[in-house]
Amino acid sequence: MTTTSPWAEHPAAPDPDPDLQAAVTELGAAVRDLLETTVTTTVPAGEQAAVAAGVRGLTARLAAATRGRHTLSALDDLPTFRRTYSPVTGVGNGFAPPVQFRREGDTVVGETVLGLRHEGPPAHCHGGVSALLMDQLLGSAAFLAGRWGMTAHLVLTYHGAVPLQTPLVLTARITETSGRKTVVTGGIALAAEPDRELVSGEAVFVSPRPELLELYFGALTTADGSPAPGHGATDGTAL
Ligand SMILES: CCCCCCCC(=O)SCCNC(=O)CCNC(=O)[C@H](O)C(C)(C)COP(=O)(O)OP(=O)(O)OC[C@H]1O[C@@H](n2cnc3c(N)ncnc32)[C@H](O)[C@@H]1OP(=O)(O)O
Repeated sequence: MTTTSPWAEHPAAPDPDPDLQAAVTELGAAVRDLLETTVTTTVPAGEQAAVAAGVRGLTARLAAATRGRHTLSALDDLPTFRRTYSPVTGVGNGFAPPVQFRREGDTVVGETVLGLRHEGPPAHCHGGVSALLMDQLLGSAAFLAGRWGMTAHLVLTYHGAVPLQTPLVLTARITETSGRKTVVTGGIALAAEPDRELVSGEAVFVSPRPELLELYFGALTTADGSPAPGHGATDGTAL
């Protein structure tokens, strides 16, 4: 059984183990609730200390088997950009909102609600978290159009504070492609006021020279130890 890639240009990827996918998604959601609650709880010190001891016990159970940074998770697939632990889109990452991006014509769109674990100024999103979302949004717009590159340049304007616990909409589109380079613009707005951008930005993504690809990703393997296929070719296109 295979999953059809949301990107027409990309090959179908084998479906991941459904039991593992369900368990990782559930663990990610549970940790997301835990993280959010750790920064909002007002229970007494003794109760927080007792919870900390319990959490350390659970962490030790997960630490019984771990992977290193050069090994992809068994759920990941780079050619289709299935990244389970992305800090923006990853269902298995408790810090991630998580946001799912989709293509609508020549635009990429995602909706999300941020929590107090993303707070900068009180009640509002941290500027660095907005930058994190923008990088992923703009990169996804490149990828969903069949392009791929690493962020070489990212410039943002913060027009208005982004409120937490409020539905947001993120949109982006490609403005230029040339050789290995893809230029993308986009922004973050309230879902209730999608035409008034609170953050806007532009990024240049460059698909690295072969020597850099080897330097960065040459040691990368899949979970079973095979050399990992990459995101894309070296001409700016995705696989
Ligand atoms: C769905 C996916 C979402 C993912 C979103 C998140 C993406 C990321 O976080 S990536 C991580 C952060 N980025 C990085 O770590 C990248 C660090 N930088 C690098 O490794 C390199 O500078 C890299 C790979 C970007 C480019 O290196 P290299 O392959 O040597 O490029 P180089 O040969 O100098 O330039 C190629 C072209 O790009 C252009 N270019 C390179 N850097 C820039 C830049 N900063 N601004 C504008 N153009 C640039 C060059 O002018 C050249 O253009 P042309 O072909 O028209 O002459």
